Amino acid sequence: MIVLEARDRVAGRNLGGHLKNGVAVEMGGQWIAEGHTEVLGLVGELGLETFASYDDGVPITLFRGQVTRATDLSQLGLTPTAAPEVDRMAGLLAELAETVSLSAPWLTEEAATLDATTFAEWVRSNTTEPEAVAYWQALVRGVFAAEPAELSLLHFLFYVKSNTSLEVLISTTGGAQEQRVVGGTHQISERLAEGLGDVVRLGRRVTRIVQTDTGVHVHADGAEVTARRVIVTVPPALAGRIDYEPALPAQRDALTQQMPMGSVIKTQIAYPKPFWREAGLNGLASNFDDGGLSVTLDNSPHDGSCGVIVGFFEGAEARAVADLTPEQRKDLAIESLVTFFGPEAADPIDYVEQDWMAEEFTRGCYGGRLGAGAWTSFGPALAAPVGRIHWAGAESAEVWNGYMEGAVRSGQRAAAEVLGGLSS
Ligand SMILES: Cc1cc2nc3c(=O)[nH]c(=O)nc-3n(C[C@H](O)[C@H](O)[C@H](O)COP(=O)(O)OP(=O)(O)OC[C@H]3O[C@@H](n4cnc5c(N)ncnc54)[C@H](O)[C@@H]3O)c2cc1C
Repeated sequence: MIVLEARDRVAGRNLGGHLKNGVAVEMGGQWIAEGHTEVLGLVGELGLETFASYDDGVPITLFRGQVTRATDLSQLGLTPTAAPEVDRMAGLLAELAETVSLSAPWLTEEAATLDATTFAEWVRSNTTEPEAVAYWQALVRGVFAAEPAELSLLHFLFYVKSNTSLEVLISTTGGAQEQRVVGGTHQISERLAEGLGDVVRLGRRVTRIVQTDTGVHVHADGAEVTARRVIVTVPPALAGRIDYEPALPAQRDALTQQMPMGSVIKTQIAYPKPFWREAGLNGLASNFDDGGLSVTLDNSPHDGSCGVIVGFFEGAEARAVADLTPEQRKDLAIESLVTFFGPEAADPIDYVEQDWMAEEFTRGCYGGRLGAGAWTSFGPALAAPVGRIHWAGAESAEVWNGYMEGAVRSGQRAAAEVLGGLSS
């Protein structure tokens, strides 16, 4: 086996970083849920440790310029009119999500209707309450780094079911943001790569894959590899930039043109201490308005040596601020934090950011999504092998799609396909 990696590092979307004071901060994927059993298994095997994300206190929301402090965790600071409306809609979505086939979403009962509808259309036809509309917009930005019109209802429902439930997706304790790895998740890939030795070849961008009757030739920058099978582990948007001979079947080729990546600039803003905790806040701020950071969480290190807020520019806002300078984005991020947490937020000791849209070998995150009509037209090509080419990566996972856990499980699935193919 040979691993060809385009970058001069491993870990892909799980990039590690540091503040000036030496504290490790995750610039890419970071949180692990209790159900992420394969990732947790690797963490243990590789001698890494996890710790609980900070989650004491209550969250806040910003809606029409007004900051509201939640009275309890479940309502996120929604007003008495909006809270039951959001609950009602969440119930409808949970019922619909139950109907989705994870192994073949295009075969879901009512797939054609669910896929023809954008999530924005579904929201519009299910409520007229402005705060509820704003809530769902904020949720889609936070989960998909996209706008509600940019994904189909079927994709939303598939993702909810794949990741257990809406509640799991948005929760810290008991949810997808529950745990972190001491020192950062990139160490999982680094330690795996160390164990593999010179099997992992860095700086080898794959440009062309040629299949013959007997094998497959993989052309990369500075390397050419002949193998019996190949697993392509990049998201469809990147897989479509590789040349194939013979050309990919039409449905697979079209899929790579239909699954854009989300839009995110991730920021980490550090303070001498996590001052928001003293005010009874858990650091979760959800922005229901347009402009500025769309969501923040407490991302302080486990040793409590300083306070860190992680904040995300997401969806349309990420694309809008991508043209600004880092200094201008820093000002915007701080402005958001002052609005959320008060004047103490005005004087951070450090600011670091990562624009994932500008990364040649990622081109956006958190992952790829499917817009209206795409699951039913192109979905069958997402994971189906093409001759000797197998597809893996978080986007191709049935369970925990979009997450590190989904990436690992998709790798196991593709490896089993290859082993099956080699022995037949
Ligand atoms: C800001 C951010 C926050 C996130 N938060 C979380 C989180 O909290 N929890 C979670 O579980 N997940 C999170 N994710 C998602 C998680 O990082 C991904 O699901 C996971 O890393 C996907 O792994 P992958 O192997 O499928 O793809 P990738 O990590 O993208 O790996 C693909 C690899 O292929 C390489 N490559 C690209 N093109 C080529 C080429 N032509 N030739 C050779 N190599 C190539 C890339 O350099 C990369 O190393 C987040 C992602 C980001 C960016």
